[in-house]
Amino acid sequence: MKITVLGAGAWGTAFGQVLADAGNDVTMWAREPEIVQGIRDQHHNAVRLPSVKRLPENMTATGDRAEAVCGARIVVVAIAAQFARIALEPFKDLISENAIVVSLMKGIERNTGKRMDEVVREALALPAERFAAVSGPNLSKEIADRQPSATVVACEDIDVAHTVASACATEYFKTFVTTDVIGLEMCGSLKNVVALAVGMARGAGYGENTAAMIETRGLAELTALGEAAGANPRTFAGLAGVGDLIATCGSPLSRNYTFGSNLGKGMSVAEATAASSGVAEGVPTTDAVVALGRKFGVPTPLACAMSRVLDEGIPCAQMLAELFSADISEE
Ligand SMILES: NC(=O)C1=CN([C@@H]2O[C@H](COP(=O)(O)OP(=O)(O)OC[C@H]3O[C@@H](n4cnc5c(N)ncnc54)[C@H](OP(=O)(O)O)[C@@H]3O)[C@@H](O)[C@H]2O)C=CC1
Ligand SMILES: O=C(CO)COP(=O)(O)O
Repeated sequence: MKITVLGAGAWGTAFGQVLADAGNDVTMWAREPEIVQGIRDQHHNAVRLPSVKRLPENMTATGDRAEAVCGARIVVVAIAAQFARIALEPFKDLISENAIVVSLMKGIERNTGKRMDEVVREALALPAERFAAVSGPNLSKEIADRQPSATVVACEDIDVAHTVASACATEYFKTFVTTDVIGLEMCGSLKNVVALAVGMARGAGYGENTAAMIETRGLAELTALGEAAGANPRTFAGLAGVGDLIATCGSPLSRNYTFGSNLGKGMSVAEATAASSGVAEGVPTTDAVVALGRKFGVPTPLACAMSRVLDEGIPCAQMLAELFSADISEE
């Protein structure tokens, strides 16, 4: 089937290759003519995914919105989360009314506190049964190398989740399904804040114990916030939760981890932003998580501490100290 991917960033392009490997005809939409021309004519995305020397033959690209989505049964959105709403609005009347829209994005919209399922559905006036989210331990470069990996597809309609999961299943890319859209969205977005903190601790020179402490407390924080938002707590123990936390917090391939690591080594936020190879979604999402915590009455010490790092420049030792209150409490 024809599947269109909006956004030819690192993950959009790697996921496009997964879809092509699964036998679909894939059209990438990108705004830069250089990227469009590279994918269409040379089967290469030199800007965002240079490690793949030749993308599959059944993968092409266009910069024309109407041409991109015409006839697409599935439209995948892989745009930096803070720009998803504005980028999607021009597609509202172009996407077929039977098409399923799938989000790969992991972030919370900063000025509204909305998850990407909410943003995408609002921007495209989409009913719940036509929206799916894909999230898991999916570092794009490893999947572009076709290393064995797995992900989770969430849709309120489990049959639609199965349709999407079948469309992107390959020998190296295993897919699972769930109806817990909120849980999947919260896992993917909030683990980026944890990865910033772990990266910062690593960059500052701390070892395994410190990393494990931040990851475990971070998991407790994102599970509590997710549950308050309506998620199934079991989702947080799965691939999209603890699985993604392990991958993202343990790899320099993660932009969030690397951003944090650069802060830990002494870079300013502006310097770490300039050094980043792609969007570090945890940066704008951190304040949104703090606001969600306030809204739901859930303590978010990790997000609050990272917010002070990003907004006030507090050092790593202070960030770590702020994870815990002075009192001893039950775990
Ligand atoms: N990389 C990874 O390993 C994974 C990433 N994700 C998530 O997927 C999403 C995309 O990530 P990824 O592809 O890696 O990010 P990149 O930083 O590589 O690319 C970001 C994409 O967003 C596009 N974009 C930014 N602003 C706009 C705009 N105003 N209008 C249209 N397009 C815009 C960029 O286009 P342009 O090139 O023109 O700037 C680019 O295609 C993120 O939410 C990320 O968290 C999820 C799983 C894995
Ligand atoms: O979400 C990811 C892996 O699952 C990618 O993480 P980064 O966005 O930090 O690179």
